[in-house]
Amino acid sequence: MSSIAQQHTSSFSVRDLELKLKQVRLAHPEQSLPSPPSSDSGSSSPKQESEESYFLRSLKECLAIYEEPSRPRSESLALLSDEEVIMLANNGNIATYALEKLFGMDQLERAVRIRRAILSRASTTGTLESSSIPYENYDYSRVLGACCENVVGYIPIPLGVAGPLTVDGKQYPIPMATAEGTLVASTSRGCKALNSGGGVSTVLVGDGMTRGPAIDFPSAIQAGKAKAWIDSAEGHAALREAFESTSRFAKLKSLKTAIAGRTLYVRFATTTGDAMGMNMISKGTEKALEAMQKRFPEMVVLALSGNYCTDKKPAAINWIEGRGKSVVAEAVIPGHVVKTVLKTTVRDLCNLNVKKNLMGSAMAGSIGGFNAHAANILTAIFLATGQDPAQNVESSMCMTLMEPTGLNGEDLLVSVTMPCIEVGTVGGGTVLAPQQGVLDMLGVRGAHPQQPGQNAQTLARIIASAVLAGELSLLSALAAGHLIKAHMAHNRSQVNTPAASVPVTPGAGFASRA
Ligand SMILES: CC(C)(COP(=O)([O-])OP(=O)([O-])OC[C@H]1O[C@@H](n2cnc3c(N)ncnc32)[C@H](O)[C@@H]1OP(=O)([O-])[O-])[C@@H](O)C(=O)NCCC(=O)NCCSC(=O)C[C@@](C)(O)CC(=O)[O-]
Ligand SMILES: NC(=O)C1=CN([C@@H]2O[C@H](COP(=O)(O)OP(=O)(O)OC[C@H]3O[C@@H](n4cnc5c(N)ncnc54)[C@H](OP(=O)(O)O)[C@@H]3O)[C@@H](O)[C@H]2O)C=CC1
Repeated sequence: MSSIAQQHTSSFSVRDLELKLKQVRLAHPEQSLPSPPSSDSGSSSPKQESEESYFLRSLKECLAIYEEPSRPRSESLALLSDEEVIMLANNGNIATYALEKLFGMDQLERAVRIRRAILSRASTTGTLESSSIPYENYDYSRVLGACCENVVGYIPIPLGVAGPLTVDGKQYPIPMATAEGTLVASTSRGCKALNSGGGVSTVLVGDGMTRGPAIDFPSAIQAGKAKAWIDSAEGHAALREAFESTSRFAKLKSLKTAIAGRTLYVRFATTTGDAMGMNMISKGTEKALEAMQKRFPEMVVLALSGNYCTDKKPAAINWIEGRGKSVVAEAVIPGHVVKTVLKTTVRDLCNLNVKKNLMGSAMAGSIGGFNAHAANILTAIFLATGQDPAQNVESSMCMTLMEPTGLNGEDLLVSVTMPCIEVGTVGGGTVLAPQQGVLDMLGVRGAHPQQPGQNAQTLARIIASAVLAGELSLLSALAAGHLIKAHMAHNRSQVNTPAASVPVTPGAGFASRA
């Protein structure tokens, strides 16, 4: 037996051996294998070593099979048992993260199973192998090279549906993936109130994804010359030509320049069809900078992203200029519906909106946070529809406005203004089958056949409208003092709150949980 195999077996318990035998049986059901020693035979005995060596080929033999030059690696790996592949990985012959690439498309689930085993055995904490994290029956071909590396399974999140909600005259279910009980109920109540007033009207006031590289020049004078060139018609045209050569859909809209010392920042803004567009715009920006470099050989591109974009971070530039889709959603709710469905009054709602969403957020020094919980609704829809969840940072920026309208001001005029909804129906997590199922529910999956960009824009309009529903319902619950009652009913698990989570009062043992 090789030294590696000996190293392995010397620390095996009988339980390990039983587990291994089970795995080998699963990998080779056609072979008849011996039973492991019984669990009462003690641990780490010489007998175990001989049993182990009986069903595991030696490292040398496995390497010879794996490295056989006349066969593709995927075929060689198919000849090895899971345990033998694990042995090769543990010996450093196979990178654990490269398993899918080596196994090939028809053994993707096996790659995930083996990775779980390798990581479990290396772990000093929990084990993945026997964990409740699911991994079977998932289409890993859509993940590979697109959505995730070093995959060990997937995390299911409950998916609820609020609504339907009437948006621009059409009814949509509102899909929400969330673990916060009350969100779907609350949004549904908002939808009911909105529908009774005829639904939501939306206006798309901007569409442009942005990327803002940082470029150094030897002096501020040289940086200034480059800025002037970009701002000129000639410079703009040269950058546009280079940029647009990289994509059929990304079209350059504007270039905003700014200087700090000798560093130049350029904010490229482009339409990106039905894609959210960050890969597309980054690819185009790189090409445009290559063209610029030819004219300004002294310039140094410090980073394709110089945070002047600004992606996945709070920033006033997004709030002011917009990023992705900029949408306003508006509705009128009859006063009697405010009373019967929302259990409050137009006056109380308007007053609370000013004092909380506008003044309270101003007191807190907020940028773009003039709302109650836009992030709740937006993030739940992002997760359900395969959006990049980190972009909820800027996408959730929102100002909620309420004022009395109609005869004697008895009805409510309500709107949300959301300048940065960054969504796509093509690319990123939208390629995954369950997320595509959700996009299908909304009728916006993939590329719009006639007008590229329209599917993504419709999704942004739906999201803003759903945020409007969420804002109405939470504000109403707060105005009526119903918040905690609702969360105790919908948002506190009766099953899993462990007794051990009872807080300890210093010096007094466990506090009682009355
Ligand atoms: C991709 C790398 C790591 C390659 O980097 P590399 O140096 O070419 O990789 P390598 O092949 O030399 O391998 C080095 C190590 O990387 C790891 N590694 C390498 N490949 C894999 C793999 N397939 N699966 C798992 N791990 C991998 C692995 O640890 C490996 O070590 P080893 O184990 O081989 O000794 C590198 O180019 C990189 O880190 N790029 C940055 C990508 C990134 O961080 N993207 C974030 C998304 S961008 C965004 O969302 C926000 C943004 C950008 O807009 C924010 C802003 O404005 O700044
Ligand atoms: N690179 C980065 O810095 C960042 C990347 N990301 C990640 O980027 C990914 C999303 O990038 P994104 O550019 O949206 O998607 P993709 O990288 O998937 O690009 C979209 C692709 O779809 C093609 N396409 C086909 N039909 C259409 C259509 N109707 N509209 C638009 N494109 C179409 C495009 O064609 P064509 O080739 O002609 O353009 C392009 O090849 C996400 O995974 C996200 O997490 C997030 C933040 C930053």
